[in-house]
Amino acid sequence: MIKILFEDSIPKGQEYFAGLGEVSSFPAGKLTAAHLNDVSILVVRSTTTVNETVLGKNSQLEFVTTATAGTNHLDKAFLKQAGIRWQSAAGCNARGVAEWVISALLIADAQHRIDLANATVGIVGAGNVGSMLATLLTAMEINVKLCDPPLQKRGDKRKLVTLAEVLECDVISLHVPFTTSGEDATHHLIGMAELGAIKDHQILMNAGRGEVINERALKQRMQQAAPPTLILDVFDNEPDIDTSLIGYCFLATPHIAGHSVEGKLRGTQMVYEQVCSQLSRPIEKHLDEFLPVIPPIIVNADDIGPDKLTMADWRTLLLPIYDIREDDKHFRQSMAQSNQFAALRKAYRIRREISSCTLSVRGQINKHVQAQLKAIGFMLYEG
Ligand SMILES: NC(=O)c1ccc[n+]([C@@H]2O[C@H](COP(=O)([O-])OP(=O)(O)OC[C@H]3O[C@@H](n4cnc5c(N)ncnc54)[C@H](O)[C@@H]3O)[C@@H](O)[C@H]2O)c1
Ligand SMILES: O=C(O)[C@H](O)[C@H](O)COP(=O)(O)O
Repeated sequence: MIKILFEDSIPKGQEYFAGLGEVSSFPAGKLTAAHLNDVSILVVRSTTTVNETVLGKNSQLEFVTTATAGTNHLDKAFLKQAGIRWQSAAGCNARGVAEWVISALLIADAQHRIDLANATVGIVGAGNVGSMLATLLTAMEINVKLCDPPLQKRGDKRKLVTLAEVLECDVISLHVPFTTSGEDATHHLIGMAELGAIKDHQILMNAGRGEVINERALKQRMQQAAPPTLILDVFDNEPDIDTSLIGYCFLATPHIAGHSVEGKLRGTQMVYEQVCSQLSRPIEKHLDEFLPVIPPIIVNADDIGPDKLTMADWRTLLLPIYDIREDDKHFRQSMAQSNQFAALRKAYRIRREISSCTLSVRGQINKHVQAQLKAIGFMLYEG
C-alpha cells in the first residue's frame, strides 16, 4: 500500500488523506529521514524544509507538495535532479493576505497615518496575492499600481509600473516570493537605497517573505529622522526573528496574514486533489464539508452610507470580520515575555474571510454600493 506522510499542521490532514493509502503524520518542522521510510508522497507546509539533508538517499519518494503559496522551503533543484515531482497550493491564501492588508490600512487611515480614500497603493508582485489585493482595493475605489517585472517580460496585459514608481506611492505593499537567483531575485529587493527613498508620509508593508527587505538597513532607516510607517507580517530568519524590529512597527503580526480558516483549508483541499491526481483516484472530499457556516451579518443601511461608502463605513463592515489590532496586541504581549513566534502561529485563532460572510442590509442601499459590497466579496442577502 502506498505510504503518505503529512505535516501535522495541515488542517484536516487525517480526514482528507485517510483512505488514499497508509497515512501518517510528523511534527511540523521536525521531519527526519526516519519518518520517510518507504514514503512515496510527502505533504508539508512552509515550516518544513525539504532538501537533500532531510531526504537523504530516500529512493521511494515520488511526489512532494506544500499546502502553501510560498515554495522557498523546497529545494527545487535537488528535487528535479532526484526525479521527485513537486507542487504547491498556489493562490490558496491570497484573499486572507489581501484582507490582512486592508484591515491594516483601515487602521492606519483611522489613526491619520494616511488618507486612504485619496491614496495610491503600490503593489510589488502582481501574482495571486497582489492581484487579489488590487481587486479588493479597486472595489473600495482606492487607486492601485502594480509592479511585476517577471510578468511584464512574459507579456502580462495589465498596466505594470517599475519598482521606482511604486516607491513613490503612499503605500508600498510587498507580495513577492523569496528568490536568490536570476535578474529578478527578491533577496534584499528593498535595501538601503530603496529605504532611503521612502518618506515619513508613506507606509511600507511586507507580507511576502522577511528576506525581501534588508532588515539591517530597515532598522537603520527606522532610527533616522522621519521614518515611514512600518507594517510587518514576515521577518528574516523565522522563527528566530530579531524581536527589536517589532518596536519600530505600527502594526506587526507573526506571519499569519494568510492564516484565515479558508486560506489554510483551501491549501489542504488543493494538495489533497493533487495527491488524488497522482494516485489516479477520484476527488471525494470538498472544502464546503469542512468550512463551518457563519450566521449572516446584519447592518443598517444608515450605518453604512447608504449612497457612498466612506472609509469609516468600510471599517464598520470589515473590522468585525478581521481586526489586525487583535493579532498585533497579542503578538507584542507574547513576544515581550519570550520568543513565542512559532507557538503563536501554531495556536492561531479562528479567522474567517469576507467571502464566507453573508451581509443582510436593513433598509435601502443603492446599486453602486451593492456592487461594491459584492466586489469586495460579500454574499448579499436579498430576502
Ligand atoms: N504572509 C503570508 O501569510 C503569506 C501568504 C501567502 C503568500 N505569502 C508569500 O507571498 C508570496 C507571493 O504570494 P502569491 O500567492 O501572490 O505568489 P504568486 O507566485 O502568485 O505571485 C508572486 C508574483 O511575484 C512576482 N515577482 C517575482 N519576482 C519579482 C520581483 N523582483 N519584483 C516584482 N515582482 C516579482 C512574480 O512574477 C509573481 O507574479 C509567496 O511566494 C509567499 O512567499 C505570504
Ligand atoms: O507561503 C504561504 O502560503 C504563507 O506564507 C503561509 O502562511 C506559510 O505556511 P505556514 O508557515 O503557515 O505553514
